[in-house]
Amino acid sequence: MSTTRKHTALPKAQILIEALPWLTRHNGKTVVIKFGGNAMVDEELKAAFAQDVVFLRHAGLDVVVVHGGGPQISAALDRHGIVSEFKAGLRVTTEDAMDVVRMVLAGQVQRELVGLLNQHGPLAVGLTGEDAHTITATKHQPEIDGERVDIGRVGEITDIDTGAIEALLADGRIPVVSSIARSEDDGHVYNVNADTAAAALAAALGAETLMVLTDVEGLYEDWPNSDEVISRLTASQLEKLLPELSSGMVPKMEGCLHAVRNGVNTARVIDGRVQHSILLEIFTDEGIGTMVVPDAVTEGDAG
Ligand SMILES: Nc1ncnc2c1ncn2[C@@H]1O[C@H](COP(=O)(O)OP(=O)(O)O)[C@@H](O)[C@H]1O
Ligand SMILES: CC(=O)N[C@@H](CCC(=O)OP(=O)(O)O)C(=O)O
Repeated sequence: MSTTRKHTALPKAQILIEALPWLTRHNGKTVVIKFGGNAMVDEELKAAFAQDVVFLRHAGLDVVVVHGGGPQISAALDRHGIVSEFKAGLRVTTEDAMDVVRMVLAGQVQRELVGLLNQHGPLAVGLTGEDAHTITATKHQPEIDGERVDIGRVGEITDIDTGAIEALLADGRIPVVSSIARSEDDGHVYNVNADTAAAALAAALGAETLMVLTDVEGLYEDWPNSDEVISRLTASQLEKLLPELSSGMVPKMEGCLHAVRNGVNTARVIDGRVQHSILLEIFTDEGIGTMVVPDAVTEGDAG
């Protein structure tokens, strides 16, 4: 009986031991994980996301979660009868809309993720960029067709203070950050795209990895005509591609470029609809999605 039991358990031991080189490589490193609103499609996926994050924490990584909530904000604005539109990939955010954005991100989405993570122990602490000056911004005025456009209370990040996040990490916690910034100019707050916030935090923290979970397999080479995913590209290759990208991919890939140009070893866009995509990406050979690496890195250095 006991011999059979040992035998049947062997594949499990093999799976665990397969992760050893990755555990060694990532131990003590910081990973920033951005969980996009579009990837939060069902309860099971959200619970699996929380399990993966807690697993990484227990595997010795410092994990910071930055979350989005675009679809959830749009639904709440609808309910409040506030019309919203996107310009240059960013939500035009009036003062009234800003109240709703803050309520949904900090009061709803962040609370839900913190709750899911804390089912596994006293780990997650939620904050927004307002807390302890974590994210400071000034008014962002994107250029559209050569002209500066006013899109309301949308912020451009001017400063990151990693103090609060680092203190939480040192205390063994998992910071869960909502992409709202304090204003450098007035007493109000700004709406910041969550990909941009995650990338800025990853760079400021000197993270090893930025991982962006979304609702597609990665960066498609010729979207929407084909579903061929670009599995790996350098910062320079990505820079050339940027002008051709559209909609939600723009802040994501700009964020990945910013991260790898500012000390982050790899920035990855992966499919958040795949259960346990984070573990697949970090601990196995079967890396999924798109990986961006700095220019100097040659094949085999990152991963
Ligand atoms: N080249 C591309 N490859 C993949 N997706 C793309 C591309 N260009 C645009 N997209 C769009 O970007 C979307 C992801 O961005 P977004 O909707 O902002 O997601 P999230 O809520 O995860 O931030 C995809 O669902 C797809 O519609
Ligand atoms: C300025 C701006 O566009 N902010 C975003 C913030 C949330 C976000 O980025 O959510 P996803 O990651 O789910 O897209 C918004 O209002 O939708």
